[in-house]
Amino acid sequence: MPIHLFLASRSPRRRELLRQIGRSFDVVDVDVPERREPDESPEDYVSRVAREKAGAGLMQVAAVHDAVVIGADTEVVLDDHVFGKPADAADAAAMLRRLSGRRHRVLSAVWCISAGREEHALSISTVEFAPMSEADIAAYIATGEAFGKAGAYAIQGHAAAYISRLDGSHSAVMGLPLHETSQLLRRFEHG
Ligand SMILES: Cc1cn([C@H]2C[C@H](O)[C@@H](COP(=O)(O)OP(=O)(O)OP(=O)(O)O)O2)c(=O)[nH]c1=O
Repeated sequence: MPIHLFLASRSPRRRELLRQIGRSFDVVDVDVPERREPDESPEDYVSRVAREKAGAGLMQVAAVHDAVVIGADTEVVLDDHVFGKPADAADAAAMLRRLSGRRHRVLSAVWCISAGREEHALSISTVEFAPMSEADIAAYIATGEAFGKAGAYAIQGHAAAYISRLDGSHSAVMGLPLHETSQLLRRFEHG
């Protein structure tokens, strides 16, 4: 079945990633509040937000009969603390100090939603950071790369210098688990 694919995202990384696997798509702009409920697990939280993004996107393209909308969310999790995008430089530095010299998890959820169907997946990766000195953290923040990124770092950028190990999916850490996304879309295309 042919589908008309939409990506409900403001993230340039997600566009780049979806293009990487040869998908053509249109972008819909969504603004979903990202607030974890008091008793919500990090896994439920990231999945709920991704679903809300896809759902909000679908509302905008409801007139397109074969529309399938992708929504995704990525969060960095350390000791059950969820690190979203830093509010400012001080927040970014605080996140990086906590990630320094430790392993954390990156949860990346993707939902694909059409008028009659919903499919979803959750990718969990473990990322190990080498120790970062105060000077390293200051220099990293000065690159500007920390802003707009969950956990205040970008695996696809300068932060790669500090990532000593990745168990999981590089694309998922960057914002969209490409293998899982591709599998989900095939389900829409093949019935
Ligand atoms: C950990 C990590 C995150 N990120 C980015 C991916 C996401 O854009 C961002 C996580 O924030 P999200 O809230 O998942 O996404 P977003 O607000 O940027 O975009 P959307 O409109 O789709 O809601 O962090 C990287 O680019 N590299 C990394 O290594």
